[in-house]
Amino acid sequence: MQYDNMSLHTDKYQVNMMYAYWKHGTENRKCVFEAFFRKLPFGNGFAVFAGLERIISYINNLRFTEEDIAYLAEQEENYEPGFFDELRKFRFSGNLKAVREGTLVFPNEPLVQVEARIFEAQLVETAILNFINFQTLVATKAARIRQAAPNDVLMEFGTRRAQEADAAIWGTRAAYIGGFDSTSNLLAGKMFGIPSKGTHAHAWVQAHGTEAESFINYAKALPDNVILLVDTYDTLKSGLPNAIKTAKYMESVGKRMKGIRLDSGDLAFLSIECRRMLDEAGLNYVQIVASNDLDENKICYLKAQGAKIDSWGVGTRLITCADDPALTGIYKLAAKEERGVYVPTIKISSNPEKVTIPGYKTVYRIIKKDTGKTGGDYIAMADEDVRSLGRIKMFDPVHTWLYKYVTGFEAVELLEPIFIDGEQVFDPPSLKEIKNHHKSQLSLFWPEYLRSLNPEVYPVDLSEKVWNTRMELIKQYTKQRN
Ligand SMILES: Nc1ncnc2c1ncn2[C@@H]1O[C@H](COP(=O)(O)OP(=O)(O)OP(=O)(O)O)[C@@H](O)[C@H]1O
Ligand SMILES: O=P(O)(O)OC[C@H]1O[C@H](OP(=O)(O)OP(=O)(O)O)[C@H](O)[C@@H]1O
Ligand SMILES: O=C(O)c1cccnc1
Repeated sequence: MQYDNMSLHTDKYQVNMMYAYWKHGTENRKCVFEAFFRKLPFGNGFAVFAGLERIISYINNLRFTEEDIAYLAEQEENYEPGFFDELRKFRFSGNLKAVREGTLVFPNEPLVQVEARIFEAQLVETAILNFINFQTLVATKAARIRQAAPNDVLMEFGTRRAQEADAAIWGTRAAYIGGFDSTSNLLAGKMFGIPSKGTHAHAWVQAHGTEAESFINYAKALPDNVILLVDTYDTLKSGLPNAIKTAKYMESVGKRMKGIRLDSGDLAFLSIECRRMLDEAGLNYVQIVASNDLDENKICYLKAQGAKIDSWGVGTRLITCADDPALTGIYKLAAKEERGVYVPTIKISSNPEKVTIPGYKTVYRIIKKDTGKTGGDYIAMADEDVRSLGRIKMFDPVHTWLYKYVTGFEAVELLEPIFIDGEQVFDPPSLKEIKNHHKSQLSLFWPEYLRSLNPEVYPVDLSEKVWNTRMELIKQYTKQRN
């Protein structure tokens, strides 16, 4: 849902820190935070960024009401009245950059960057991560399912199994971005302009004296949209013969039945048999829809068995991302203002992969002009002028001896300004445009990075300046420690 006021949709520790900054008079210190993830979900080679639309609405509506303030006063006796006056004045006044929704994104690159007073930048962490982690995860899952069925119809059926209403609504939007064609959820359809599609439930058949009667009644009621669920009693002996009779009746009144739906049993065997029987009855235009706990693996496997399925209804395993249910995106302090300039900050970890990439950065997609394909992503400091360089050195940040020089490229900056000084400057594209943007992104990548199983690791490299800054800070902190 869209809530007007989500200012308390944050972890209490954020407000504790805001209070402590205010108490020490450091709340106006500027800083740069970046949201990114370290590990791709589902063993996929890429993720599909989603969640920006909700971030925009959240930031635009950030206000502390008197009710919110009264609640905070109840929750923490240390908070002083002066802090509440500060919250009454609270507006997001910083800069926010983000990657466009639908863009293919990779580990360690900044997806959302907040440059603001620490007081503001700290508050928004939780909600930003909440939105992008879930929506990016579902969009990525949807892209995997789309890859398994590139030319078929994909219908999102997940609402009843989703982790409550928000997940159903925003998850559906993400699924649409990642490649689904429609949703069964009418509210999501209405809110976002996603085509809404549906068949009927077993209850419709059970509620009638006979299956045949239920099919005819349905066909009479919705003659232009008849997809009959044929597995309530016996798919091949009862459901399909009754569906064929219904289709013949419809032909006699000048209509065409759209399809049948299979929801249990061996979907490969049943779809092949149903296709044969439908074709023999002269009903080759009747399509076959399948559902029942499907995901990209089952769809691939069914196709390998020669299943004759035109359209896939996918619910539970898409909306809950059942095989990898959380993207563990994080939000880290990259730089802080000291005497009017930004100095890079680092988070050291005993696990080398978890050492953050310090500095006020940006990220470019390096597209080779000769092939039109991307050669990798390049994380540089925000003040590096990568576009005007004729040649860049791209090296693997883990295996630094692996490097290449790239020439003849276009450097496309992935982070775009969304808010400047608290004002929204980004005109959000329509959902259709986002979906098309996602499709055009796919064509930028060599197939080895896109395959669902054991993809090649896409290079996300650091500029020498970023690399040197990181090494310098690691040295500094290890010296301090010893
Ligand atoms: N040919 C097939 N190959 C692999 N998996 C299949 C095939 N056909 C169906 N499945 C999957 O097998 C699982 C079991 O389906 P089945 O309908 O037998 O059990 P069920 O879901 O318990 O049935 P019901 O819906 O009647 O309770 C489902 O996840 C379905 O997607
Ligand atoms: O299997 P999923 O991918 O989660 O897709 C959604 C499921 O929801 C419905 O089943 P349900 O048993 O809830 O209702 P029904 O009587 O309409 O089949 C539908 O028939 C699908 O099987
Ligand atoms: O329209 C359908 O067939 C449908 C919708 C939601 C869940 N399962 C099936």
